[in-house]
Amino acid sequence: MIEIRSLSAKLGGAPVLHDIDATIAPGRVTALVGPNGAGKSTLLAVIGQLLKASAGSVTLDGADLSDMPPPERARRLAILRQNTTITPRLTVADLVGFGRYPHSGGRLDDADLRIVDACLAELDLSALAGRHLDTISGGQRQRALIAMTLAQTPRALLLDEPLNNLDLGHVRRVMEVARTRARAGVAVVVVLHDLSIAARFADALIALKAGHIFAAGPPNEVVTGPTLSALYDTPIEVHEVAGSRVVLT
Ligand SMILES: Nc1ncnc2c1ncn2[C@@H]1O[C@H](COP(=O)(O)OP(=O)(O)OP(=O)(O)O)[C@@H](O)[C@H]1O
Repeated sequence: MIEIRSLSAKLGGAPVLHDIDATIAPGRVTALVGPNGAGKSTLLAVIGQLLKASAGSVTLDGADLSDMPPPERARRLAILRQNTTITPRLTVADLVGFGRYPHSGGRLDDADLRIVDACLAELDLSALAGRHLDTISGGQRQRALIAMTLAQTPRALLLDEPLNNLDLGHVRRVMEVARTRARAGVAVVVVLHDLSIAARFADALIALKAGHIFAAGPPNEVVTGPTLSALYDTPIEVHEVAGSRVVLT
């Protein structure tokens, strides 16, 4: 469980997150949504200790993440950032193998290799395992980065816009993998812009606006026309189609 208490953060000296309180339960996929500049990436970065909070705390399973030695933190928490730069001469399998580094210290044993293979298969990358990263497509690279975070076998999985560049089939696959990890007891947080996908695959949403929590709750409470129209300052309709909420702008 991730517990965020009275959390504030600044970027370039300017306040970006204001007094955030949230609990992210294991077993569920939590979607972090909201307009551009709302603070979603900043919140993930603060949870992942890539950015220091100016006030407040973040704990994972009761342990303060800011006090945790980085190697231990890397065994417990994995984060996929937006616009990650990677060395192009790595193979897909090498990259995913890096996810095991906090556990293996760089020497992958048979158990590590089995995890790498399973993560490659989950992201439909087995056939590309030996390919260099500069010889695959943008969406395939994005899937390789996601597979690397899965290979970390974390207790908390933070994915910042993981669906960028993905086709519809792989959007579904990534969200189903997120759900499978959550059901296995991982606290999963996914930054999403597609509210229909969030409504369909997430168990809970946290909506940020201008660095504050604007709304939080299950899809049937947050994914509504009035809430989303106020969140994005634009008229938004929500319709129920085949049991799913579909968001129309
Ligand atoms: N390096 C920086 N220095 C100062 N301000 C920054 C910096 N990076 C981002 N910001 C500002 O911090 C705020 C939050 O940005 P953040 O990237 O967390 O938003 P976001 O909700 O993830 O947006 P998006 O949907 O566009 O990815 C924005 O107002 C942004 O302009």
